[in-house]
Amino acid sequence: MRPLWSPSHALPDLAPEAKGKTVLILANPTSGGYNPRKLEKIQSYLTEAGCRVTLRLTTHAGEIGEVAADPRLAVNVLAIAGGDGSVNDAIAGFQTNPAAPDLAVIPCGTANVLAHELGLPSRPAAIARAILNHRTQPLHFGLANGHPFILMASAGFDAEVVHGISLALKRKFGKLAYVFTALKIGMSRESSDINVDVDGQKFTGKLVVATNGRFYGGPFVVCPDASVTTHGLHVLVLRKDDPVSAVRFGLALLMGRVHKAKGVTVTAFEKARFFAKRPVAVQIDGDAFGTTPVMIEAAKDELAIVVP
Ligand SMILES: Nc1ncnc2c1ncn2[C@@H]1O[C@H](COP(=O)(O)OP(=O)(O)OP(=O)(O)O)[C@@H](O)[C@H]1O
Repeated sequence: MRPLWSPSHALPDLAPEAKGKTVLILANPTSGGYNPRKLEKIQSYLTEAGCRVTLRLTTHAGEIGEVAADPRLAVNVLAIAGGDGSVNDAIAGFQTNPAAPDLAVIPCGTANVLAHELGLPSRPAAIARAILNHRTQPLHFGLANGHPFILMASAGFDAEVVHGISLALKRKFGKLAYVFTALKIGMSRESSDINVDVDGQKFTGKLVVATNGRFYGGPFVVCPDASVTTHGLHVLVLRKDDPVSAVRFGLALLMGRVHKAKGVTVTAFEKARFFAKRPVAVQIDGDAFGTTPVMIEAAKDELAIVVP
């Protein structure tokens, strides 16, 4: 039977080095946008172009970090098929791997903020083309208590939502699950003052976000000056989180203007400490990360990430 699609002739103008390239596609089958058919297509495109490709599905949380940390991981490209949490796992693993390969991302998560940051394609042919062309950019990241984050580390209401969201709700409703959980938690929470010591300056706010990139929660710009491909972090301090302010900041976020909203300060930094009188929830890259105090700094190292 004739296949419905064929990788042949679909990827012209490839660099000759594409042939013989080794690629491990490591996929998180529990991520929100997991799509086996898409991964098979990418694998076929790459194989057709002469790459040696392995497609492997994780069986447990933490496996991506274990694979990325393994110095015997002898591939040219580790392609993570998952969301930002899965990519975070890979970067954490790379920290202890002296021979880390280049990283590629096949966006399959719920929010895929990194994909927005880097303008990554979502169509299988375009993803395969990027891996074959193998153009990379430096991926800079932050460290929270020494643990890498690619997008942001925050303390306050958004982290409480991340701590409170159930996986079942997230899988059922995707991004809407965050809205439901925020409404539920918002009814009964007690907010705290969070102190920020940032490169010698002091701020106090109700929600503090250290961001490595421009976007937050998907395609929403919170820091137009930031980029994951340049060194350095920015901290947004939101002074209030009462219901009226929360709605005001929420609308500003949707319009990409939160950095200009009244009651918000944005400061570029290298090193900051978030602390509070009582422990406040912290999240990094959309996953729970304990409570304050937390030390945030821009990592000195960088990784190579495949871009279109
Ligand atoms: N086989 C597995 N079983 C359970 N958890 C896994 C498995 N493989 C990976 N994980 C974990 O799932 C977590 C969340 O996955 P991921 O970030 O890919 O998806 P998501 O939550 O839908 O996306 P996003 O981070 O964009 O919201 C990751 O932190 C990872 O450690």
